Amino acid sequence: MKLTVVGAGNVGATVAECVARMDIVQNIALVDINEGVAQGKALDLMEAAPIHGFDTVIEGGADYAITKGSDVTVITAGLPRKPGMSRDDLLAKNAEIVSSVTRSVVDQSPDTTIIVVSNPLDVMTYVAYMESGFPSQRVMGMAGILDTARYRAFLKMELGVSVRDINAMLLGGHGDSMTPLPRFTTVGSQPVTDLIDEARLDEIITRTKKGGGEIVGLMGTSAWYAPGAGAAEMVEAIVKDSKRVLPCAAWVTGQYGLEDMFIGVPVKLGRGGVEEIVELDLNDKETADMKASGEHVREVIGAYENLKAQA
Ligand SMILES: NC(=O)c1ccc[n+]([C@@H]2O[C@H](COP(=O)([O-])OP(=O)(O)OC[C@H]3O[C@@H](n4cnc5c(N)ncnc54)[C@H](O)[C@@H]3O)[C@@H](O)[C@H]2O)c1
Ligand SMILES: O=C(O)C[C@H](O)C(=O)O
Repeated sequence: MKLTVVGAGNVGATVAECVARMDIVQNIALVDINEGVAQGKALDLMEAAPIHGFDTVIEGGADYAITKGSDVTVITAGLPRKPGMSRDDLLAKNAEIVSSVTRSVVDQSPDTTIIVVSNPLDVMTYVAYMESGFPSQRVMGMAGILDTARYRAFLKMELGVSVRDINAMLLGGHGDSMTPLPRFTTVGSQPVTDLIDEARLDEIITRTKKGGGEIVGLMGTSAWYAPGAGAAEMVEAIVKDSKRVLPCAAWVTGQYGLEDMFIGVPVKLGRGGVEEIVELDLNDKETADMKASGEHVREVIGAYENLKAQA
């Protein structure tokens, strides 16, 4: 199996490192317009292999020829936001970048499965889908795993239990309109709502929704360890055909009352990509939150379509 990671910046290099350390693919191609950075990070990773004990071969460069025949491709190319910006402020520049890299990826690897990470996530996944002409099962976005991981990390900090025993699900777009689901959150099989009172749980959910911005405020740029690990978890599920059920941005065709967009939903991930969208039985409040999130994604798709029409 072969993985391509486009964008050798903070997130891209972390995805490559996480997947290399899993030792689940024979080759990783790391591509960036900055050729030296791609080559240097690939070489640095190869030099880490004897310490970590992986046999994956990592090659870096700017020429898409090195990506030929990839089974899975992670797109992280694009600008990260700075303090004071929203993810949607990245739309114009990142849409240009994601469109062009998608075309280059598809030229070399017509059978690849694409995982988009670039922001604004749900709409960049839409851009990659439109540019690739791929079936929707082979295009998806990474955000729900990150948002759920943040929620689980904050619950661990609150309750002092292992993250391994915290199960959670979160739906919706990757932004302040995301929809964490306390009703579907358990800690060692106990409902979280029995362990944390409503007011405190609301604070944890608000922190989760603003989790990306919290890191941007601290560092002046956005997160990479948890996002990189999130994308690597999706690569692993596809490469191993493990049928994990994970929250990912997937193309909806009426599920949750939404259609013709990518938005965060639970999906079964395997060698076929998004093999199934899992439909949870939401209550009225959860359904309304999901609808509002879908409306926001639709607005940003509209802004993208306007930009395209003006170009
Ligand atoms: N989905 C998520 O949950 C999530 C999480 C974190 C970051 N992100 C997004 O991921 C993107 C990357 O973030 P980062 O922190 O790695 O940024 P970064 O600046 O560290 O890396 C981006 C890389 O993209 C490269 N690049 C730019 N244009 C390119 C092109 N046309 N072809 C190939 N490479 C190109 C740059 O040279 C740079 O190395 C941002 O858009 C960020 O908002 C998304
Ligand atoms: O917050 C950002 O801009 C990056 C990413 O979407 C995140 O949630 O960390």
